[in-house]
Amino acid sequence: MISVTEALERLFALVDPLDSETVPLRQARNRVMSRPVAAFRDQPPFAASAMDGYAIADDAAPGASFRVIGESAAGARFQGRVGLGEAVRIFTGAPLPTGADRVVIQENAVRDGQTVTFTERAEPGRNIRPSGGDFHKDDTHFPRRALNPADIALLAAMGAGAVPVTRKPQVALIATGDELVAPGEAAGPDQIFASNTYGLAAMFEASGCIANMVPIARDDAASMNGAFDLARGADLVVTVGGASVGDHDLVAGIAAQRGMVPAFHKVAMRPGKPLMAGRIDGAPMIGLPGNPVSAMICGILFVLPVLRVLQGLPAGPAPRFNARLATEIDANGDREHYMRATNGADGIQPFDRQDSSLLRILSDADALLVRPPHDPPRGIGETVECIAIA
Ligand SMILES: Nc1nc2c(c(=O)[nH]1)N[C@H]1C(S)=C(S)[C@@H](COP(=O)(O)OP(=O)(O)OC[C@H]3O[C@@H](n4cnc5c(N)ncnc54)[C@H](O)[C@@H]3O)O[C@H]1N2
Ligand code: MOO
Repeated sequence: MISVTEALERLFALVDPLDSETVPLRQARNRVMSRPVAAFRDQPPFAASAMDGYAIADDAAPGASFRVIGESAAGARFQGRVGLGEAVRIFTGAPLPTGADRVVIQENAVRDGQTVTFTERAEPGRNIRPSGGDFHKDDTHFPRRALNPADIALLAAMGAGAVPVTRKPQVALIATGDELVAPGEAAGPDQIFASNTYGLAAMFEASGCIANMVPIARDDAASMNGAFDLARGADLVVTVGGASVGDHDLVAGIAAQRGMVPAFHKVAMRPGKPLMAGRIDGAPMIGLPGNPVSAMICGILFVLPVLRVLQGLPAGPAPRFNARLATEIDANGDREHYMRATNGADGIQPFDRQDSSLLRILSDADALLVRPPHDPPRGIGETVECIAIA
């Protein structure tokens, strides 16, 4: 059995970034930029007032009176020049008039007709946003993450009406098993509701992909081949279940008959041991184990990093953080163990029950405590590595 790190490396070797497309800015949230975008102009494009008040050209000595010669509003600048002893009424965001070098806020001004006096001095530059103070023309933006609302605001400020992004990965999801019935449908006595593909589709869509759940494949060759046929054209094929060694675990065999080039089968981890991967029908394929928690954890640890690479982001494992143990834990066995846990004020607390069928415990968890193979017993307060999963 290979390690989790080795499995991830082999997966990354199966995938290349997808091609690029241009989308309107309004559709760019959560997308990944495929190349930098340059600012169309400086921001602000002119020196601007940061406050509502008066723009002046010299010291606002308390008691000295200034003659108000005009107004500069956002979108409509004062056209003249401000000289000594003169003031221009100005508003936040308005262009600073020629000649002015400071703005006194109106709370420090006393207006009387066309005359204004000030109650506090203002040094040069006060309350002025310099031209290009946010960014300059031709400065670029190219974050290596899915675009967040702040990125969208910045791109808008730069003048980008459209954004070059990597095409959304299309993921085909194949659930396998005679026992499965879709939630909402009538279930027979020996059936269970399919959950894995629903959770995984939500996970993949949250990370910027299009998930296509093909009809559930039954545990026979014809049905599975039909599902693989429907998955053709996807950028990634993900199967769930049928990955283990039982008589009804057919995925590896059918995939092999279809000419899958295998990358690995079985990883030294818990849960998730029967994980498999390769290339099939021209696309990378990941075969997830059927136990619901195994499928979801393998989705986090393996599929999400692959989806990042497809979107043009750097290859790397799920990020980890350090936490202190809130409880004692026993020695680990020879497989890397990903334990459902909660991370609270007292530290990280794994759940007592870790069976890979228990979805409620996955839902209650906000972290995975990562136990390396052969990790010795650990005590309260020791530092351990974790992965956030909320
Ligand atoms: N003799 C052995 N038995 C098992 C081994 C082993 O090494 N030797 N590995 C165990 C481990 S670990 C796992 S994980 C499971 C994985 O098996 P499969 O990938 O073949 O999954 P299935 O047998 O099809 O299903 C397992 C379990 O999960 C339920 N399931 C499957 N698909 C879904 C779905 N889409 N939604 C909800 N639940 C699903 C299925 O009903 C089973 O209960 O094998 C162990 N066995
Ligand atoms: O992958 Mo199995 O998960 O250890 O239940």
